[in-house]
Order: sequence, then structure tokens, then C-alpha cells
Amino acid sequence: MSEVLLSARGLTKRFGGLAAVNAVTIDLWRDRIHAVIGPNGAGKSTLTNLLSGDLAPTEGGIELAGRDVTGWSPERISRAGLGRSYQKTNIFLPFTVWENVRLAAQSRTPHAARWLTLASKVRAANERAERALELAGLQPRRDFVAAAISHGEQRQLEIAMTLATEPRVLLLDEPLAGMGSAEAERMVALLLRLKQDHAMLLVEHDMDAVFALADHLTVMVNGQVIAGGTPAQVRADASVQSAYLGEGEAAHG
Ligand SMILES: Nc1ncnc2c1ncn2[C@@H]1O[C@H](COP(=O)(O)OP(=O)(O)OP(=O)(O)O)[C@@H](O)[C@H]1O
Repeated sequence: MSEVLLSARGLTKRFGGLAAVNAVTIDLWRDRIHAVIGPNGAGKSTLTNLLSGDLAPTEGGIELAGRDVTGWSPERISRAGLGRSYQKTNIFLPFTVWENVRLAAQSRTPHAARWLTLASKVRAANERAERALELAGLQPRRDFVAAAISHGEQRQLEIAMTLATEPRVLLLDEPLAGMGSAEAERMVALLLRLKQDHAMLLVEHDMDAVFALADHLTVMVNGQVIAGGTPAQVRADASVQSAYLGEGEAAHG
């Protein structure tokens, strides 16, 4: 049965007089992809930063797997089960794909495993890295240096590095950005695989992908949630069409 793994209540972030995120409530369920969409400046990145602990909320609270994690550091939230992919910034380009994933896995030897011998820790980290590499579909590239793989594969690598920390909740910020259609298709297939056993928040501008992937959508404009529901409900919502989907580059819905 599905369960709520992350729950944010009344999240608000003010920058001076601007409420970049204004009283947003959101639940992320295991085995479901929850997309957040909205025009530029809607507050999507700020919301992601609040959920990952990179920003502290001005108001509101966040529970992760039943624990109140409000105000925790990103490292502590990450250890508690939240994985966030940062666009390429964590990749060491001169290292191989395997070395990158292995380093990410090593950063996550749990505190509870301090008693393990060094050999057991190394073995556990190797196993985490192998699983992540396999899940992300990067086994065929494991010995390539990261600088030599394609843009789409580098995005897969970021996700593999996030998976190596064994998160239960995944926050993915524009995983399809800059991809051609074949790469985007591969990423969509990967995200559908990852849906199993994870709760996922997806921030993505590619509306075709969003509507293909999302089980639930939240639509933000100017920091506020203006609509939410299944893709069909959101598509049919007149306020969404006038605020967002009917306009300019986002007019794929
Ligand atoms: N550190 C900051 N200081 C002041 N204002 C900020 C800061 N970060 C974001 N903002 C403002 O908050 C609002 C929301 O920005 P945010 O980046 O969260 O939007 P977004 O939906 O992610 O946009 P995009 O789709 O362009 O990435 C914008 O008006 C932005 O200028």
C-alpha cells in the first residue's frame, strides 16, 4: 500500500517583502510521481530548496517518513532519506562513472553502521554503488570518464549518485533539461522505473514529459498553489490554462 513519505504543511519562504513560496502544502507518496509546474519565478526551485533543507522556511513544517525535519541541515535530511539531484554540480568529470557513484555511496555509510569493520563498509558501499549504477542504466558506461559520456548520460549519472545514498524520497529538478528526444525518452523510462519504492517530486519544464509521468500535479504561480490534481484534472482547469498552459513555450498541455 502506498504511504506518504514526505509531508510539507503551510510552507512559506519570504525574501524581504516577496513571498517566493506562500503557504504551500504538499504530500509525496511512495510509488507516485508528483510534478510541480508553473511559469518562471513561480517558486518551484525555492520549494525544492525548502524540502531539501537548503533553505529554512519562514513558516511551516516538513515531515520526512514521520519525523519532523523542519530546520534540519541538508546533510541531516539527506541521511534521513531524502535524495536530491543537483544539476551536474556533484559530478567529478575526470573520474569514471563508477568512481563517481562509488564516492557518493561512500558518503552515506550510516551512523548505525559505525561498528562495522572497514572491509564490511567497503563491501556495503560497493553494493550500494552497483545497485545504483544498475538502476540508472549506466552499467555499460561504468569505466568511461564522466567527461566523455553524453549530456543525457551525465544526467543519469547525477541520478545514480543520488540513488547510491539510498533515498526514499527523490527531488528531481529538471532532469530532462537540454536533452534531445531520444535522451528524454530514456530519462522518462528511468523515472518510471524509479517510481517503484520511491516518492518523487519532479520539477520539469517539458510538459509532454510531465503529463506522461506525473500521477499528481501541483501548479504554482507567484509562490502560490493555484491548482492541483491528476493530469486530467489540471489539464481541464481553466485557471491553469489562462495562467500557464495556454501561454508561450509551455503550450504543450
Ligand atoms: N535568494 C533569493 N533572494 C531573493 N529573491 C529570490 C531568491 N531566490 C528566489 N527569489 C525570487 O523568488 C521567486 C521564485 O523564484 P524561483 O527560482 O523559486 O522560481 P522558479 O519557479 O524556480 O523559476 P524558474 O522556472 O525560472 O526556475 C522569484 O521572484 C525569484 O526572483
